[in-house]
Amino acid sequence: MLQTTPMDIHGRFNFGIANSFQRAIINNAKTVIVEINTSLPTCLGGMNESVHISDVDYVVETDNEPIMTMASPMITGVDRKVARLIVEEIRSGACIQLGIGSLPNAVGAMIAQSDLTDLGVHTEMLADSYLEMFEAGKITNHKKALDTGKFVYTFALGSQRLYDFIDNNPGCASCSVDYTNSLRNISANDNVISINNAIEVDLYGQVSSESAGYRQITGTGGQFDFAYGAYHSKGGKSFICLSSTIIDNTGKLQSRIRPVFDPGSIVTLPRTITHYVVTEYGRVCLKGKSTWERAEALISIAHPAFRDELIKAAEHMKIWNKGNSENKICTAA
Ligand SMILES: CC(=O)SCCNC(=O)CCNC(=O)[C@H](O)C(C)(C)COP(=O)(O)OP(=O)(O)OC[C@H]1O[C@@H](n2cnc3c(N)ncnc32)[C@H](O)[C@@H]1OP(=O)(O)O
Repeated sequence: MLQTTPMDIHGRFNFGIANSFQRAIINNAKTVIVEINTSLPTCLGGMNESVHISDVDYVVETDNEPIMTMASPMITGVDRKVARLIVEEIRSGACIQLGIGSLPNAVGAMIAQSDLTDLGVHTEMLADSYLEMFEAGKITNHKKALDTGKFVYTFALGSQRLYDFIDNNPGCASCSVDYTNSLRNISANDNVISINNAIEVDLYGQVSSESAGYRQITGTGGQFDFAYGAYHSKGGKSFICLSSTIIDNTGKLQSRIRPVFDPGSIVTLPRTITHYVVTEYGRVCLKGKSTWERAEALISIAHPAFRDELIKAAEHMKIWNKGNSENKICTAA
């Protein structure tokens, strides 16, 4: 059973803000029921953004509840420091993907106030920060090689203002997730910039973004797809961002850059595709670095209170050698 807009004059029901895997569900369902909601925007395609009445078994009319909105996450001072380090690396004409969380949002707000121009959008989630960048004149989508002139997304989550923007907007293309998240499509655009949050990063450069030990926090989402896609894009860069520390549930300060993950922590990005990692203490590029160079780079952006113990751990792990030097660890914040 799927929520859709009322049927249009061509006999099609539009999926509104969530295209994602609706077509795949229909292809596999024994019975297809559409629940009409007149509050849904009509999100033009794209690809697979609607179902024809010939594929529908039942139509249900309901009270047309307002659709779910999500307030933009609060941007902190740490978010701003991290965002500044990322925005410095973006060039005009880049194609942007922002992940979920407050840090990617801070990047959007900073881009809106930057000198960048002619940016493009190919993303999984469309959020209010894209609207902010568009209204500031930063997004034209003209430099994209694929879907030139269009915002490409698979679902939108944000304010009613965002939903009004995408409603019947031919400049926006709603596509199923197998299109937006395909490696080939992401990397078809040059200069892809992918910005996503993480829970923790280990000294090998592996990124964990889904669980903390056995505590499941979230899902994989499009993080792997976009980080890998950016890696394959000519001029592309992927950024994993996180605050250097977190206060745990006992009130203790913990480093989010750790020697190794706790058992149960899920590796979202293998070290082979982790490109840039950014905290409020700096930005490091891990691409092409050796194991001990990665450890050194990551320790250089850890919170200063944890650097000594991270160096000791790296020595124990045999990824700290004569080439590494405490003197090279700089404090950027
Ligand atoms: C929809 C899409 O897929 S867009 C494409 C990208 N997709 C992804 O990146 C998917 C995976 N990523 C995510 O879901 C998010 O980016 C996250 C969860 C990693 C970060 O999002 P944020 O909103 O910044 O998370 P936040 O800092 O509030 O942390 C979320 C929870 O994890 C906990 N947490 C974060 N880091 C740690 C840590 N190192 N140890 C223990 N717990 C932690 C926080 O305490 C918080 O717990 P709470 O929900 O009980 O308050």
